[in-house]
Amino acid sequence: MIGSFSFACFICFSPKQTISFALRSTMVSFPTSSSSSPKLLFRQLFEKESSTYTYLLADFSHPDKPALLIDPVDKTVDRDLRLVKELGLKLIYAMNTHVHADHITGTGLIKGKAPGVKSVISKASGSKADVFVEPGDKIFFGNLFLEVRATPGHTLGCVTYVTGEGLDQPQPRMAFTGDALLIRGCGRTDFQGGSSEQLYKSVHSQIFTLPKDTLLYPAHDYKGFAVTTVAEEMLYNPRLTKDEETFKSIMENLNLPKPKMIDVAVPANRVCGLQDLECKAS
Ligand SMILES: N[C@@H](CCC(=O)N[C@@H](CSS)C(=O)NCC(=O)O)C(=O)O
Repeated sequence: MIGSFSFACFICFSPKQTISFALRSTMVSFPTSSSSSPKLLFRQLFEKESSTYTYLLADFSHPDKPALLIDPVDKTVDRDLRLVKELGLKLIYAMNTHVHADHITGTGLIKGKAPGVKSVISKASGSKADVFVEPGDKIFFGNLFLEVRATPGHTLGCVTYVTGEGLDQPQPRMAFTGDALLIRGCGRTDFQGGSSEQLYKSVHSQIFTLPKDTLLYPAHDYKGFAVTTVAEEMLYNPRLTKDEETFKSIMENLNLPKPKMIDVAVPANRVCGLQDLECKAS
């Protein structure tokens, strides 16, 4: 099991000549000359009890340093907000990829501790939030943006957030896949409106069609991995490389125990993690 940690990078991108180096398993490009192009600040953060990854992204070259958190966990909200403060960022969104069944989201707590932050979830999730996103929507933070792609199957309302396309956006692209695609795996499809058929189709049409070098960041990892790519998963994912019928049979025979917190987490996460309080708009 990995302990709580974060690792980080700045990703600069511009049409100018770039140099590359390896950061763990991630290739990151830096321009060789200074530039006023948007600069992505990126942190991958870990919550060890549920093996959940939270992601912090910010436009560090914008005067306000606007930032967002993807899939924050209630237990690590104070750590995450401390980091946001230390880095001088202005947190504007606390987003979920879906209604989690194994932990309580930190979005409600964040709204209480950092007024002005807006919670975000897909409209299809049927949950409360300040902002409801749909496939094709763009979520701007400064001059950077995330695109919303529908990746149902683990739950009906699962979405993947993908960094924008274009020379003024991070290269390679990055996709935050929630529980749709895990590294060498995928989310289970046996509860919360899950469907192996939907998962297979949505991953193949919405994730595997991204450029092959797109970096894939899941909401969980149970084996010590941090990041993968479209190319890697299309070659080595032991479930999603199979034909659809074999995939369905694999998913029907996973026989995983129910997540320990499911009965508490799902109702709480439908109201931003605050089961007894309204998730009020700011
Ligand atoms: N043991 C954990 C739950 C583990 C689990 O079911 N993980 C989910 C994602 S969180 S709902 C999953 O989809 N796993 C797929 C797999 O192949 O492991 C707990 O009790 O919380």
